[in-house]
Parts: sequence; structure tokens; C-alpha cells
Amino acid sequence: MKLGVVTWVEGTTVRFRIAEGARVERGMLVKVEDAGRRFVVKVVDFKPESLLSAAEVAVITSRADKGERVQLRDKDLRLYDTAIGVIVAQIDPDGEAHGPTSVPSIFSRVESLDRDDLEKLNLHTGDIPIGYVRFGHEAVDVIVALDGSRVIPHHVLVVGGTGAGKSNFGRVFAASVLHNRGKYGLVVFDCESEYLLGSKPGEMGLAHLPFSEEYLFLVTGRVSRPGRLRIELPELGEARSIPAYPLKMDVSRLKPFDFIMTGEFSGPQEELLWLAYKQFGEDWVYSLLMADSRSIYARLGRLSGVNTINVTKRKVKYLVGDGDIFCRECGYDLASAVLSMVAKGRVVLIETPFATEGEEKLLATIVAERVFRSYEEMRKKLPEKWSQLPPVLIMVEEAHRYLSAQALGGRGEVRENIFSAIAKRGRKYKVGGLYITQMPSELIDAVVRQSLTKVILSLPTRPDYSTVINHSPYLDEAESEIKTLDRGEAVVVSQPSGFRFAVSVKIFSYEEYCMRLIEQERAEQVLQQQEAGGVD
Ligand SMILES: Nc1ncnc2c1ncn2[C@@H]1O[C@H](COP(=O)(O)OP(=O)(O)OP(=O)(O)O)[C@@H](O)[C@H]1O
Repeated sequence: MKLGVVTWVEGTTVRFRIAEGARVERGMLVKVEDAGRRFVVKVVDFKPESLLSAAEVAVITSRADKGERVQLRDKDLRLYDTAIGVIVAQIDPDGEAHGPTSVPSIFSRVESLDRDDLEKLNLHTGDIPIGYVRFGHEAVDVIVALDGSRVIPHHVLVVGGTGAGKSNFGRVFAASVLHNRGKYGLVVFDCESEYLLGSKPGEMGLAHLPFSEEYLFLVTGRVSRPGRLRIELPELGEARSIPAYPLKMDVSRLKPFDFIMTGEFSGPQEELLWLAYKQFGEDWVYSLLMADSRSIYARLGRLSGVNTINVTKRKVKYLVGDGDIFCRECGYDLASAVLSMVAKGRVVLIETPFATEGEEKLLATIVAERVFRSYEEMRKKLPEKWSQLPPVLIMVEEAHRYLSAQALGGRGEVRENIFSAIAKRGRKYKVGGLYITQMPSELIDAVVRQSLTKVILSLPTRPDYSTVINHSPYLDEAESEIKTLDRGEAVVVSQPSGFRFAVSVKIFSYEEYCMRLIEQERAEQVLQQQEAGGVD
């Protein structure tokens, strides 16, 4: 379908006159054919072209204001709409798509892009589907999928304001990882309990997916010992039995670096943690909490000041809470359980609805620390075995709580925590972070820059979207589109997935995606039964 005619080309920017009656949307992909070459152009903005004089505009607007009919002589010659676009790809006559190496001539025809052309852009070839290609506010029937093995170690940043669809995206992403059945490990910290069954009636969660029985591992207060948790799903007329582990961690299994990697402790406080560990052995956390500061001071040979001991005791208490999760002599070690599961390519869902902020922080740190350290050690000591491990992604909601300059020491001092360590060094070891935040402007630059895949949902504040735009390729022209995104709509950049431009995406609604995967699974089962029974 004809959409217009090119009126100007400069660099990779194309301007075209929109044909009478044609509908062109921001974010839409269109094509321009010229001398056997096909250019794919992404529409980024609009600009009316007017050859009317100021006096004519004054007369016409005044008449229109009074409700009079306005007739404009030679209207189509003197007033028309143009669209501004960026050339994102060039398709050679043999069908190969690559970055643009030339430009179309002025006055070439602009046409709508058909499904065949869209598929040549290879947006659908990854193994982690997240949504559909979107033209304006409309989804097109071509899937956008990320390439897991490349995306995971290079980190993913998901940004969006309140209600923009961050959790929906998180569930879609986790479902796609689950559907890969063991190819990737994923750890999800769920402080709102919204991933297992959804957050309100009518929503669905990871438990609804049939393959959750094999590939989901739940760490939860819903069970008191390791085993399987039976979950009834009346809306499907089915039940699932999901492997589960109690939300318990014996404090005697904690080491000083588990605390240090929260980034909460100063140099002298870190030294105190090591001294206490050496002095009290496995019981060091409990001793630090229970003994009074003066006696600790004496038992540590006065190597640490009483003030330091007081502050450190307070911080340790804040992190371990009142013993609900970090228990004494309970024997559980959820961090080791999680590690063994991600190494088998499981999606691990850690539910912490009643945890305090401190408990959540320590828990996230311990789990991420165990996974990172063990992948790092494995690569250094047993590279063969390491190469068999699945890439693993650690999903952190409210990422600004861990990765802001403030969280990493505030003014002047720069401390490391486990998430900044993963952001900087995880790539080498196949450990990535999936950082979700409403406030990307708070994140340290390195995290925004090093997250090579970015999912930008509706984000109302300028400092936030400017931060993301400033640290990413292909986003320079996307500002207008980002400002007009609705709930569930995103602009996605992902060089690791081979995307050469900012792709406009309608993220799947989790419930629809989940039902599709369930129906797909049911159809496969019927087919298998038919094959087993020899039915044609
Ligand atoms: N891609 C989508 N398609 C359809 N509905 C969606 C989509 N994304 C989100 N929604 C709906 O929008 C609402 C808000 O979504 P969600 O809870 O994921 O937003 P959020 O960004 O996590 O919000 P908050 O900041 O409050 O945590 C939900 O009811 C959800 O079902």
C-alpha cells in the first residue's frame, strides 16, 4: 500500500510526504524501494509542511473559529503532512538485510512493509519471545524475541513508571525462560508475591504454566520443609505440584563476605566482621548480635573500637531481622539450594512478601553472591565444567535500591556490592543482571551503559528517559515515541539480539501469553498420545 513520496534525504534521515488518506504512525516501519534496493525506514516524528502566508493562516483560522467552512485553493500543493523517519536497514535483492549503506532517491515511493519484509529483519528469531512488533499503538503479527545466550550475560535493563507494565514484562520474560526448559537459569526475587499466581484475581502466574512442575523452583514461606507444593488452579481445572524449599537460611552458614557484599559496611566494620568470624567460628553472627559491645571488644583483643562494634551490631541486626528467615540451628541453606537449581537451568522464584527491607537485601546479596562466586570459581578452576553451565540471570526489582550512587556509598566513597560487581564483571562468567526500575536516572552510569538490552516502557519523567537515551545506541530519535507510550508498550534496544534499531514492541499480556503456552502444550500432548496410540 502506498504511504507517500520521499521529499528529502540527509544522512540516515528520510522525510516523506504522507499520501492523502494514508495512515502513518510513530514507530511504524515502512519501506522505500529504489533501483532494486529496499530501505526499511522507522517513522520517528511528523512535521506539517505549509506554504501558506501568515495573513492566509490568520484569515483561515479566524473563519474556522467562527465555524465557517474554509476552502483552501490548491490545498494539496500548499499544505500537507510529512513524516520524518530513520533508515534502519537495507534489504538487498537477494533478501539479505543489513545496516544501510546508501540512501533512496528523492521522490521514491514509500510503501507499507509486509510480513515477509518484516521477517527479514530477524526480530523473531531469538528464543525469548517478549511481544509483538508494534506500529503506533497497534500490534502487528510478528513476534519480537530476544536471543537468550547473548542477552543474559550482557544484562537487561527494564525501565517504566508506575503501572507501565514492569511486572507483566518480568512474568513474560520468566515464562519464556521457563519455556526453554533448562537452557537458562533465572533468579526472581518477588517481594509482592505476584509471580506465582498473579497479584489479583483473574491474573495468572508462573504456576499456571504446565512446565513449571519441572523447571520452576520455589523458595517460599508457604512450605516448612523441602518438597513439592501442590497448587490448585480451578480456572484451568488443573493442579500443579511445584518443587519448593523453605524461606530459611541458617545464620551459621553465613560468611563475612555475605554481609560485606551488601555494600552496607565501611572498611573498619568489614575488618570487625572478619575478626568476629575468626574468633567465634560458625556462631559468629549470633555472638555478634547477642554479646554486649564491651565483651566483644575484650574478646577481639581490642582490635576494633567500641563505636565500630556498636554500629556494626546495628547493621547486622538490620540485615538478619528477627530470625524468621535467618534462623539459628534450623539447618537450611536456601542459597546452596538456589545455586544447584540455577546450574540445572531452573527458574528460581524467591517469595519474600513479609521480609523487611534489610532481610530482603541480605537475602538477595547472599543468593547473587553464591551464584556469581561459584560461576567465577568454576570458570577459573574447571573451565570445561563451567562451559556446560547455563547462563544465569538475576532479576532485581527496584534496582535503584542496590545500584544508585547513594546505595554504593554516597558522596565521595565508592563501595562495591554484589550487584555492581555482577554489572561490571558478570559477563565473563555468564552471570547477568536483569535490573528493573522506575528511576533509571538514579542508577550509576556503568549499569545503564553496560545493560546492552533495554526495555523502555512508558516513562514520564525527562531525567529518567534522558538517562536511558544518552547511554544507548539507536535511541536519539526515539524521544517522541517514548513520551507517547501506553501501558504495555515498549521501545526495545538489544544489540546482543542483533537488533539494529530501537524496536517498537507491544509486550505480550502475560495472561494471553500464558494461555497460548498452555494450549500449545496441550496440543503437543494430544499429538504425542495420538502417535503413541498409532492414530493418524
Ligand atoms: N503488555 C501488557 N498487555 C496488557 N496489559 C498489561 C500489559 N502490561 C501491563 N498490563 C496491565 O497493566 C497493569 C499494570 O501492570 P504492572 O503491574 O505490570 O505494572 P508495573 O509497572 O509493575 O506497576 P507498579 O509500578 O505499580 O509495580 C496490570 O493490570 C497489567 O495486567
